[in-house]
Amino acid sequence: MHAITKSGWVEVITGSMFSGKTEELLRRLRRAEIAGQDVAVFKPALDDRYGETTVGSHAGSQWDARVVPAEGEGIWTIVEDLNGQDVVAIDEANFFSADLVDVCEHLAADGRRVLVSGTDQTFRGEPFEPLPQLMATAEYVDKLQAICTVCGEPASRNQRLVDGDPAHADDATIVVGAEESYEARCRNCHTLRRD
Ligand SMILES: Nc1ncnc2c1ncn2[C@@H]1O[C@H](COP(=O)(O)OP(=O)(O)O)[C@@H](O)[C@H]1O
Ligand SMILES: Cc1cn([C@H]2C[C@H](O)[C@@H](COP(=O)(O)O)O2)c(=O)[nH]c1=O
Ligand SMILES: [Zn+2]
Repeated sequence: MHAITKSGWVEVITGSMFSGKTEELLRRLRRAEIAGQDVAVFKPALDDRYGETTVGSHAGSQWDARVVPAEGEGIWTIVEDLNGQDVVAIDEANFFSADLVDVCEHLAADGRRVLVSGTDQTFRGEPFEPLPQLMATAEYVDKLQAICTVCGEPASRNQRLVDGDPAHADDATIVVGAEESYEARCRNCHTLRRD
C-alpha cells in the first residue's frame, strides 16, 4: 500500500458486527509497528466490553488504547494527545459524533495515516453515522462481512436480540453489547420484529 509520505490519508474498516473489523485494525497496527512506525490507538469511553482502556476483538485479540469522549470538544483530545505518532487508530467509530470526521480530516492533513473502524449500519439496517461520512471522505474503505447466524450466507446486517436500554427511549440506537445482544445476519434473515 501507501508509504508514509508528506500527505496523510484515511482508511475505513467497516461492515457488520463480528465481520472482523477489529481483527483487521489490529493486524494493520501490528504491521505498522513491524515497520517501525509509532502508533496511537483511541476508543470511546462508552465501550467497556473488553476493559476500559482496551480495544478487543470478539476472538480475543487486544491492544491498549486511550479513552476519549465520544462527542463535544473532548473528541479533539485525539489530536491534542498525539506526540509525533505516524499512525492513529480509532475503534468503535459508530459511537462518535460527526465531529470525528473533522478530526480524521485534520489528522490526515497533518500527514498521518488514520485507521478508523466501526459498524456502518444500525440494528434497523439504516446508515450509522458517522461511518457513511467517513467512508465518503476516506482514501480507502474496506467493508467486511460476517457469517449469517441463521443461514450461513455472508452477513452485512446487525440483528439486535434485546430491547433498548429502558433508561432511555425504547429502541435507543446506542446499546453497547456483543453476542448476548446482537447477531450478524444477511438481508433475508434480518428482521425488526422481536422473535
Ligand atoms: N457470525 C460470525 N461471523 C463471523 N465471525 C464471527 C461470528 N460470530 C463470532 N465471530 C468471531 O468474531 C471474530 C471477529 O471479531 P471482531 O474483529 O471483533 O469483529 P468486529 O470488530 O467486526 O465486530 C471472528 O474472527 C470470529 O472468531
Ligand atoms: C448495530 C448496533 C450496534 N451497537 C453497538 C453494539 C456494539 O457495542 C458496537 C459494535 O461493536 P463491534 O465492534 O462492531 O462488534 O455497537 C449499537 O449501539 N447500536 C446498534 O444499532
Ligand atoms: Zn441469512
